[in-house]
Amino acid sequence: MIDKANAVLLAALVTVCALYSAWRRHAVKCVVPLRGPAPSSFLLGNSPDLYSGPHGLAYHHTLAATYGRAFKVHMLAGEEQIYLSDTRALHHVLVRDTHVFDETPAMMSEFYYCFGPGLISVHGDTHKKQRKMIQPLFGAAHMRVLTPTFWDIAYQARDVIRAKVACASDAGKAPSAVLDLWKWSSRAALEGVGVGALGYSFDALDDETEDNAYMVAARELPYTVYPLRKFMPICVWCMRNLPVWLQRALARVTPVPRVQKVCRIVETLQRNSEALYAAKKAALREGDAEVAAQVGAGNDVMSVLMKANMAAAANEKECLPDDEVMGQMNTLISAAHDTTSSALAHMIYCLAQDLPRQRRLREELAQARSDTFGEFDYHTVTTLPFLDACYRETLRLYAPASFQHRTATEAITVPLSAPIELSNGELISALPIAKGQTVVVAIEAVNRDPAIWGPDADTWLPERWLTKGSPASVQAAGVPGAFSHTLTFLGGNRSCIGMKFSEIELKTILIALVENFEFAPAPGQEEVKWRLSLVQTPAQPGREHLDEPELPLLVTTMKPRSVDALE
Ligand code: HEM
Repeated sequence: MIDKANAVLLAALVTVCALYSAWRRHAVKCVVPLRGPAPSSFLLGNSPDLYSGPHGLAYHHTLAATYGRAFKVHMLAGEEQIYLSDTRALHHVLVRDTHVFDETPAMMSEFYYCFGPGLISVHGDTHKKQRKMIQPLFGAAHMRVLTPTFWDIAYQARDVIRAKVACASDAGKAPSAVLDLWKWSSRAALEGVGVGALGYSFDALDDETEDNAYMVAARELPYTVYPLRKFMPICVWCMRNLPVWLQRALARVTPVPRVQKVCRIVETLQRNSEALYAAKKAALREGDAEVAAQVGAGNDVMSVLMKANMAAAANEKECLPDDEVMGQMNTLISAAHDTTSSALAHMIYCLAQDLPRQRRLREELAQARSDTFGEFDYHTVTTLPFLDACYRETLRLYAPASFQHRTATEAITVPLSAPIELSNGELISALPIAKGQTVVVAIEAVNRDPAIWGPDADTWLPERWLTKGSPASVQAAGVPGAFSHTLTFLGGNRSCIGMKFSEIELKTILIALVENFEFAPAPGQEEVKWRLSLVQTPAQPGREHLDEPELPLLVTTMKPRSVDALE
């Protein structure tokens, strides 16, 4: 065992070595003189601005508008990355040349440290094998089975909000109150992934129950870990060069409160996932009746995966080891929770800003209720046209994850859709990328490119999805994305596996809320700032520096229009 003083000394030494080594080994430069912003910090390059919570989003928008679809940005210790929104080049990065472009070592290390060997933190054959086993569980057939589960969660969200509004309203007046809709979006999203993916209830929509440690850890991880990203190369160096026991010991004694907090969160997630995994395994051994008695009635993704895995136990090629199955639990909580919270909060926020469209959506739902005489099934949830238009438009304009990274494992040249001008005035129509160079996949820049989406690309306009067929510019762009010509769920072999899951979850919750409440800006708190984090999160002006997001909105309970809206 090392004592605390020595460990701190060792941590300082390792940091210096890591920085020096990063400087020497990781300072990858662009092959050609790309244009781009000057570094804002000698040591950190542009990363303080690129990762800034309060002004990061605006900075990204300005960069894309100023430097076009391929330019360089400076990172820690002189590294140069390529910021890319050219769709032809991105097709190569995400789809065609995936044997060259891998997840960046920095992200993989972060994910591996936090979640273990789940889908998001493994690569190569392990990733292929995991994806083959897990993908079918997120397909339309299984989402049909899970639709009633999502309705339960949607109604729980409706009930808790209704109770909160009633409690805060003045007697004799219409039930109306200012509520923090981030809190309820985040809790509904957590309960969705808990019950639908893990077969576990966080009791996140039960306001009477005290928050349990598992729920708090899942909620706090994304925004606690994000500000550390600009120092990620140091962590990568440690992960590559030090044994795991020393990494853990160093992390625990690093005198940075945020690092300490991340350690505690990760330990809590791991402890609880292990207990949940053990309980599920025991239930599976007991047989179907025991599984059906659990939360989610055995329909949740993990139960189905574990059952298939146990059945395939004899065949090593078809079966995942325990640590990889367990790795999926933390991966799913994290990948699903913050992204879905951000999307749901943004959808409610957009509707609150636009009462006419909110009313139009409510009309569509009322009409559909009277046409279908009851609860909407999977087909209805996925095909209501205006609901679908609002969903697509929100995810286009406000992609929860604004950008991702890929790193070239060998030197490669990718073609560009249109020539770009280098800083020396030369034009190039193919972009050389150095071995080890990281590409910033500029999701938001593609989703908002005026050359693709038109001059109103920055406007929330659900109607753009109601016309038959996409505009010629959208078709011609060839966006290599899995969802509606956007990069919101990325594309290729590492695109989001939970795309359909999030669609059903988000739409059912939105239906239950819009049928029962009117949302409007909160008086005196009309302005909301959206910040950059692992996903976009809302804050009140002047409070952007606070970790915890907040979205105050005025919520008015509507008189029920039909028996169905009452359930
Ligand atoms: C609006 C909601 C969501 C958005 C915008 C979103 C977006 C994304 C993006 C951009 C990626 C690629 C990450 C990368 O390459 O590093 C991704 C991957 C992933 N997502 Fe989602 N996601 C959402 C919801 C969900 C849900 C609900 C689940 C599961 C229940 C999920 C599970 C995953 C997993 C497991 C991966 C890793 C896939 C792989 O590496 O093969 N996501 N997601």
